[in-house]
Amino acid sequence: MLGMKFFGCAFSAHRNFSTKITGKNTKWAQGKYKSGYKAREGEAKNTKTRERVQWTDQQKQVMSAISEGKSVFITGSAGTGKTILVKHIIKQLKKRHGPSKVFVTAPTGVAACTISGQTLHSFAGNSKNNKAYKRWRKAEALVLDEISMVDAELFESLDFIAEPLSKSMKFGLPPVKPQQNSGGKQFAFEAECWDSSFDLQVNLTKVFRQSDPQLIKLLQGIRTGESDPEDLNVLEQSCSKAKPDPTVVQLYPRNEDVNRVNSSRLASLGNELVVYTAVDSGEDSLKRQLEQGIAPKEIALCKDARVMLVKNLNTWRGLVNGATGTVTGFYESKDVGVTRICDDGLLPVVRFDSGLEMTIEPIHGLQMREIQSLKESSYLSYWHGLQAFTSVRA
Ligand SMILES: Nc1ncnc2c1ncn2[C@@H]1O[C@H](COP(=O)(O)OP(=O)(O)OP(=O)(O)O)[C@@H](O)[C@H]1O
Repeated sequence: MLGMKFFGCAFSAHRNFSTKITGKNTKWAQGKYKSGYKAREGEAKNTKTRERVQWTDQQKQVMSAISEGKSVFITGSAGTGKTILVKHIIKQLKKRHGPSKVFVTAPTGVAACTISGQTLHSFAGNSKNNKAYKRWRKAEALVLDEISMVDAELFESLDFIAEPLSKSMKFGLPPVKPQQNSGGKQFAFEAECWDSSFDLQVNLTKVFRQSDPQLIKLLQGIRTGESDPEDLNVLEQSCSKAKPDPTVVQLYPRNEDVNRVNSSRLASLGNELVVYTAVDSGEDSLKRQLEQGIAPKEIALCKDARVMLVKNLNTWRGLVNGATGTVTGFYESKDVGVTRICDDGLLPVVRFDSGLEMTIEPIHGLQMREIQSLKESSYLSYWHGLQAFTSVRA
């Protein structure tokens, strides 16, 4: 980003790549990483497994650049270790600067949740707002994940904001609108300031997740939009010819399609619908995040509807995010609070595929949508209409 270097590092995938970005201001970074960090470069803890990871030379190169205060863009195909590297770097950055000076962002709420961050707009501000200005001033490092979802115009705005950062400066970000291009440019990678924004761009090449070379080649071809017809043929041959099991989850790329399929399947059940409407409370910024999250504002359920939990309720009992089940009926709740989310005062009873049957109560928890205990999933579609449970917030 021109002179600003506000973006410390950037992990990314591009168009067909996915992106992650993490940043550090060169000016601020210089000299700050000299001790401690480098000594641990070659051997870092995998936060998930608590096992030691032997970083590749490329991963070490990224860590080293970050430690020198460089802005870095990281990309790479599936399973090349982008996420684990980003998480490690975030940890190191927070250790170095303190958690309040490292901002971890992603263009959408769902993507932000994945990295325990915030949306890019909630960090950068979408209006002329003093709080956003203070965040920019305070930031020592900015991590932007899934940069492929950021368009050229937005990227250029970020560059514009970050570059001068003068005290009197006013700024506001445009909304994320991938269809609106900056001079016909669609992706951040096409922004004029792209190359000058990063001191280092790394394409991680060692794939850890898959070992079958043909599968790796196939996945990489799909990612870059340059699939080898022979690979696609293999994929085609691998498709099952059997009639699809209607209870199997179906994936759709757009919410629009999911909603269409869900509605038609729900209608085909012919049972009376019970509607739940979310009640959100709390800070406005958090409420705005809810609008972008996976929990819908409204959900309709009926007996026999297939549903899915979208939040861990009780891991010990297998009630985890993704657990599926079927609505077997509704329980008339004595809790008057339930009428806030459902006029009929009914709570759904669900038999999970594990056999466990239970009433789903509204859940209260920070940053979650008060529900409505159930909600429609954004990307999954099920037999009989896909509904998913969601959690709730007080
Ligand atoms: N240097 C390494 N040594 C051993 N395992 C590694 C290393 N780097 C990453 N891995 C492992 O490879 C797997 C894939 O890593 P990761 O999820 O970070 O990839 P990714 O590039 O983010 O994938 P995707 O783009 O699909 O999200 C993980 O199990 C991770 O622990």
